[in-house]
Amino acid sequence: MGNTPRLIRLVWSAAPVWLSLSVGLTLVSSLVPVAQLYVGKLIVDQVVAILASETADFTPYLTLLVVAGFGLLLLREMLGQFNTFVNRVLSDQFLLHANVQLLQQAMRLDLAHYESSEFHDVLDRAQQSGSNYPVRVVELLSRLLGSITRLIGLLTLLLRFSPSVMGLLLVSVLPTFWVGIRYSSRRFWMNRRQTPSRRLADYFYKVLTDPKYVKEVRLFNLGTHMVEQYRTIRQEFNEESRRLAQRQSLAQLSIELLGGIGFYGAYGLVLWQTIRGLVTLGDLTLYAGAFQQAQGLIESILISLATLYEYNLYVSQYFELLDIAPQVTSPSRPKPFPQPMRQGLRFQDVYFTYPGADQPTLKGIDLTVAPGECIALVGLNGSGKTTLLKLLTRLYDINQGKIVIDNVPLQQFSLRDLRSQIGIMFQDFARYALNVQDNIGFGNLPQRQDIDLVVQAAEGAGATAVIDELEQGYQTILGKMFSGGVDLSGGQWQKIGLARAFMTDAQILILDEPTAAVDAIAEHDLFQRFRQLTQGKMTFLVSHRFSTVRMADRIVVLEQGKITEVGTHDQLMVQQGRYAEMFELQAESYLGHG
Ligand SMILES: Nc1ncnc2c1ncn2[C@@H]1O[C@H](COP(=O)(O)OP(=O)(O)OP(=O)(O)O)[C@@H](O)[C@H]1O
Repeated sequence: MGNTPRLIRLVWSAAPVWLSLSVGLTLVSSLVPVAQLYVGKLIVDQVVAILASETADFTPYLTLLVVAGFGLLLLREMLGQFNTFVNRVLSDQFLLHANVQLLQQAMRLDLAHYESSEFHDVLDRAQQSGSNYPVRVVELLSRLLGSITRLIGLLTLLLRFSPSVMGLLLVSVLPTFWVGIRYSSRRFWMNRRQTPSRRLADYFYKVLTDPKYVKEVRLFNLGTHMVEQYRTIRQEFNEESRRLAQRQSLAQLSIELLGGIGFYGAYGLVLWQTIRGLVTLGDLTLYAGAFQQAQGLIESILISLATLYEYNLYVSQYFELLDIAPQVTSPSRPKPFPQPMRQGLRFQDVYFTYPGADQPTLKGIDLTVAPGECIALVGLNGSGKTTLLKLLTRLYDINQGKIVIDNVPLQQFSLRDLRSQIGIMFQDFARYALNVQDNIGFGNLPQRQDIDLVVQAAEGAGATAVIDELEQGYQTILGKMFSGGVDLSGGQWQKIGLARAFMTDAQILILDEPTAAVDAIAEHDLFQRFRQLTQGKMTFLVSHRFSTVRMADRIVVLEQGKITEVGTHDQLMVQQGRYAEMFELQAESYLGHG
């Protein structure tokens, strides 16, 4: 139950007024049924008294009691409806708050988290739990509070009979509590155990319904196979759940019997007291009502406690995500990013190993880059080019060595400041299912409404011809996810992605395979404008196309995580090393020699 106070604080911060209203209403409305019972008893006693008298007629007192009963009924209905309304608003507001918290945390976490399957288990569980359980706990707590208040009222009435009645009451409901707790936690652990398989089933589900996979799933005939995999996993879950539910029902049935015995035992006791004239007939009706209600209430309180225990386990999964601390963080007192850079950037003996990997991906990287210089990174697949750029953007932090800008280590800048100084286009750039203006403007969020700037970036990336073809120009929704969306070809998308990188006035530009998907003419165009586009910017260019690589001031060759050659195109050709070998191979295949 340890998460309950924290959860209440969270609800309080989401909607303090609605929470107070809900608690107040619950307290008041739970006492009304107790008053109703008491009025009922007074009515019966009054009727018995009238029957024993000579007049045998409605007395003003009896009329008043009936009116009071009716008033209580109305009050109960009104309070009930108002409470339902308040709880609806409260849970909507809280759900939004809880989800925003989850998203904000997801945003703060490191890229490395997203590359670990354990993290995805935690995230999945938090999403499943976070979207439901915190609100359920709040509703349950409110119900619990109401039930306890009502029970206190009822017990006050019942104490008039005898303490043994109370004893019978407790004995008859405790087993229900025990069964509730036992099966709640079993269900929770079952669900938790199932997380990795459930994620696999969800993955098949996603592949079968995601437009990205539609083509391959059909052409390779993967559909039936994947549906079968999905069905098998889900069926196993259903089977496990059925077995648990069966055992729970049996246990529940046997303890219901106990409850019945408790009620009738106590009923017999009070009947005996009535016959002996120890209590009135009104008391007997009060007792029957109050005992049955109290029994139901205690049972429901205990079940609620068991459920609260279960829900708390789920809520703990939500907090488990919120409690993960990001490793890549801003310093508490960041240094301002140099404007402009003077000495430039330096990698000093940098080593980096991916979390969970046993070999370092980068080993002893030393490189100095002047402001405004354009560097091309060249190397075979997996040699570490993209990794180097991920370190520069602090998507990961290095394990050893230093990366400094104007002699200040990257970690001493705020993440926001550093990243706003880097314009970037990754190989696997994002394709937002939003309009063209947003797709480009996201490269510089504060200026994304400045259409002139967006058009300028599009021109730089050679994307204007693509956009001009679109019926609604910059307002056209891209992708097929939303109504009216238009999909683009791979190369066209790449031009949009490139335009996004050109949106900023950042001092550093990173282009990872900017022309991999564009046609030769577009690449040539870009080549013509490249100098002008990157003027004054420190630029990193990763490419397997040597026509693109030649645009750089210096070329850095990476092999198995180490820098093996650095120089201009001409210098490296003279050296006749790895670069010259790769360049000649590509040239040969183009020219058809060899
Ligand atoms: N997120 C990751 N977790 C673990 N290892 C990774 C991760 N990303 C890359 N690697 C490993 O690091 C090495 C370098 O990858 P990197 O993406 O930097 O290569 P690259 O030179 O950019 O390759 P390419 O030319 O194919 O883009 C590879 O061996 C790869 O397996």
